[in-house]
Amino acid sequence: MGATRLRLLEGAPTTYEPLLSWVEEVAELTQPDRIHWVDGSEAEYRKLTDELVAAGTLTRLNPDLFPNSFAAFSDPADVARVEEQTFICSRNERDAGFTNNWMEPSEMKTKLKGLFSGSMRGRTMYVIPFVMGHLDAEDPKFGVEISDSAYVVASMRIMARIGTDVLKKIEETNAFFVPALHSVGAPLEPGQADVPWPCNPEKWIVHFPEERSIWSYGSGYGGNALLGKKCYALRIASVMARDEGWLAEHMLILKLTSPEKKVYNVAAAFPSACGKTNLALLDPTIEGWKVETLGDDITWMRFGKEGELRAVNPEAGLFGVAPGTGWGTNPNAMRAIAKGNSIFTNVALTDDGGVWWEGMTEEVPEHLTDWQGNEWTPEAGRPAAHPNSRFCTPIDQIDMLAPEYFAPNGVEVHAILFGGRRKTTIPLVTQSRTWANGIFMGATLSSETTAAAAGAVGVVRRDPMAMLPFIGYDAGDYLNHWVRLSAKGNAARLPKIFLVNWFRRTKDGGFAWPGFGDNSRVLKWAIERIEGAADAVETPIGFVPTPESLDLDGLDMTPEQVEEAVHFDADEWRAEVPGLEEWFARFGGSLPLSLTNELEGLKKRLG
Ligand SMILES: Nc1nc2c(ncn2[C@@H]2O[C@H](COP(=O)(O)OP(=O)(O)OP(=O)(O)O)[C@@H](O)[C@H]2O)c(=O)[nH]1
Ligand SMILES: O=C([O-])CC(=O)C(=O)O
Ligand SMILES: [Mn+2]
Repeated sequence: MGATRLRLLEGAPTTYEPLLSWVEEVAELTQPDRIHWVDGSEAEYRKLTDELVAAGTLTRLNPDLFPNSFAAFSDPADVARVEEQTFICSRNERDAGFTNNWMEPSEMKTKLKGLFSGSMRGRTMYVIPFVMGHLDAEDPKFGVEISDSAYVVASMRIMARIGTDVLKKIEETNAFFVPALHSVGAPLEPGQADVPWPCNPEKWIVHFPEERSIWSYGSGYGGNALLGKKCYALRIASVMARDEGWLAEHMLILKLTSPEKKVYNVAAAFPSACGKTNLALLDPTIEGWKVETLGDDITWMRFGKEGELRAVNPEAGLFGVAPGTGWGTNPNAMRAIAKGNSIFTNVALTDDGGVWWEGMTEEVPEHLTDWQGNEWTPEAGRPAAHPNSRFCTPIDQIDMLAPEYFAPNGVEVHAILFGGRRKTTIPLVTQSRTWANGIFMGATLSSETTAAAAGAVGVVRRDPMAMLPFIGYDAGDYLNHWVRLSAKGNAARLPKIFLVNWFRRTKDGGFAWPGFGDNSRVLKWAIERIEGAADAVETPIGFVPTPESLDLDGLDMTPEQVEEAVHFDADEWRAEVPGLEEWFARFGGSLPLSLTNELEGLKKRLG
């Protein structure tokens, strides 16, 4: 270590110069009181969580109910991703595209340096080496997050592989790592008391795609602060994927085994809070079909040696939406959570030291402490848990985890579903006519906004491949990348593409389809379509099921009710076309020609 090295770096567990000099630079800028190099051990986790309990950030749950588990309550103004304050600072504005906020990189750096200057005063600066995907992958994707939040360290330990082994491998292989800098933006002056959830009203979630770096300021929450997740594994990784010839997608991935013991892996892209975790942990309601989980939020895909599309889940944990996750709807998630080792954020507390949220149990507790610390009874007239409250749980606690989750080369993908939350228009399931038509379905995906991002809820917006807030470059270039890359795959082995909608409503306003475990009936239909076994009606948008072609065994629905879920409505689709045209117009010249052709074809077929 050089003689001029900052005193704070004494005892650093590494001699890796690129890392040391970055850590030093950040320490000089942010002026923390001390530096802690995260080793990822259990002892360290115990110490950190003890400290967080003492600080009031975490509440230890009753170990008889949830062993080694904690609840955190955020600042009420720091409860979701902040898309308005999320930036892609490519050198040229054109490369950020119309779906991203952009600022000139050096201007942004100047602004951020001002904000980060002294931002860790009075705090510990944690250095978290992490890898997204497997440590023994052919080309492991490393990152180092620097954060002044111990809650972030504890959560990152659940969500990614972190610590000493990762650091060693970075050094040994002279590896590139994504520098991911995070500060809650709440320095402490000498003698100043801390608050349980420090954050700053001003928030900036910034990505420099050419440099492959991340700067996140002001928030301690989820996708804003756990930088391995959306910031790296989607926004920065999508840029790496463009340059290196693969795909970084907002998809779950599940392994489906038929009664004949044939295996099909299904990937599915749904926007935030639209059912990925639930589908990934699905308990089939049909005989003989088995689902195992591979991933619930992010899927990295590349073509294998035979031109087959292969997928891995780069994450190590679940950061799942709590409300709606219950023993009735998602018992597999509940079993994983019940094993403990979890951090809950913005859920309600039961009087016996457990957690509760809307939809967890059918019976509503008579008394709770709500996510803001207030007394709560069923008469309160407000939810007890925040709508975007989350459970953070190690993925290997899922009993139904597929063994292939641990395979560095992943699994072959046989089907891709695109889905959104639409009250009308989009049938339960539609098989695309062709691969290009399937990409069109993804490119025009639409969904009502949810509580997963700050802002209005329930507004329909286009969300290409469920990646609208996560594409790290120009959205037209992104769609072109899909088109060009897939042309390199083995055409016969390309996955079949389907559009799904679990959220269609009946005239009475209820869900037209029971969803959850019964979505296995849709998976079965999709597989039978691939095998040429199930019937379908050809419509202008693709193939939809005949009511008889869906396995409805044991389902309490009349044929009319099924029809309401699966039917194609020409009038609704004609009304959809202007929105599609408007959407495509926003791409300017960067939209792939094949997609323009798809829209023209659809218009012709609709008449
Ligand atoms: N009606 C209905 N609701 C569903 C279904 N699947 C999921 N949901 C609800 O949708 C909400 C979000 O579901 P998740 O599975 O957590 O969504 P996600 O896509 O994993 O969300 P992120 O983690 O934010 O990306 C929860 O409240 C679920 O209960 C379904 O099939 N039908
Ligand atoms: O990123 C987050 O905060 C949570 C999440 O998974 C999403 O919004 O899709
Ligand atoms: Mn999820």
